[in-house]
Amino acid sequence: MAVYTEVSLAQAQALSTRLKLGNVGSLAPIGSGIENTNYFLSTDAGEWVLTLFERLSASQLPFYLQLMQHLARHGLPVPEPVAGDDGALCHELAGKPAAVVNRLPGTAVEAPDVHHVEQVGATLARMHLAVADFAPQQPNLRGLAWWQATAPAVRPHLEADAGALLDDEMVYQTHLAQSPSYLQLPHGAVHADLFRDNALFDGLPGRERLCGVFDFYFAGVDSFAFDLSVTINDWCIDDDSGHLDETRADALIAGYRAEREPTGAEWRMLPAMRRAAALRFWLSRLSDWHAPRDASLLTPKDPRHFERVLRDCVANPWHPGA
Ligand SMILES: Nc1ncnc2c1ncn2[C@@H]1O[C@H](COP(=O)(O)OP(=O)(O)O)[C@@H](O)[C@H]1O
Ligand SMILES: N[C@@H](CCOP(=O)(O)O)C(=O)O
Repeated sequence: MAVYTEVSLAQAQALSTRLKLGNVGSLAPIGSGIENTNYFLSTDAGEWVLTLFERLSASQLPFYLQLMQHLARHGLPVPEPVAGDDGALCHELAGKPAAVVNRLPGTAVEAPDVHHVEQVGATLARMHLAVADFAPQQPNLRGLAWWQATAPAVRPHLEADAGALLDDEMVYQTHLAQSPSYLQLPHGAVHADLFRDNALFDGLPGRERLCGVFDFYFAGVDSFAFDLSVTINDWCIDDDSGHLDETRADALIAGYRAEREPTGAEWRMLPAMRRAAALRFWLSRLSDWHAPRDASLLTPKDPRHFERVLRDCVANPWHPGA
């Protein structure tokens, strides 16, 4: 259940009035999601999602909300935050920072096929192109510095073989981050968490269209190759084994290339970036599992999945088209 802060109809109405969205017809808690309090909000002006941020502070939010606004205004299927009279996208409700975004249609796809992942690749590429003129800067707060701070905290909880894998990968990624090839990678504001549960599809079975990408609250400036790798590592993995499904991965890459051609450095670095992406989510899941930020607010996900994915990335580096 993802309602940590109760919002009354009167509170929602006050915010709706402030944002000129008219009378509130209904306010319904959203039962999925793990980070924030979310409500579906229906007003005279339309259908919205009201989010109260439980972890992020008001100072961190403008970057995420401005990125969503930027992408939506560039024609991407991204929810656009509603601005107040002063232009601010972040508001305050029940003592928490809050945002109201338009509600997107569709449902999440748990078992994607090539038809889904091709669209995901194309949309991701369009997002990478669209941030060329996005000025705000905020680093990926789940990047190398965070891995270096987190690895020692979770290390004591690991069995010997998992501990050795973590040690080796930290050494590898630390060196990699200083390599000329890494430094050549194109960077920009990226989603950095485009998992299956953060995208919505609409339409008849077999002909669904990707109509929504949301949950930008792990976004930050990082390499496009890292973002692509995060996406491949969720959409194109066999959940039972942690192995890459190359048919889906080829389709995702084909969709991506239809919109944006990766540079030579991006092609070369993709195997290493897939390792980085697997490490990032292995570490965050380990951290949530063993050293929760706030146990009462979090439903931890299984870290062993990304340990398996990382092992597979190391043992079977995948070069698209090879
Ligand atoms: N703009 C939106 N349009 C439609 N549904 C949304 C939108 N934003 C969030 N949701 C719904 O709310 C759920 C929780 O959102 P999410 O951002 O994943 O929460 P959390 O950040 O707490 O993990 C999603 O699974 C989705 O069903
Ligand atoms: N995608 C991450 C968890 C991020 O949480 P979200 O529900 O806000 O997307 C993972 O699977 O570990």
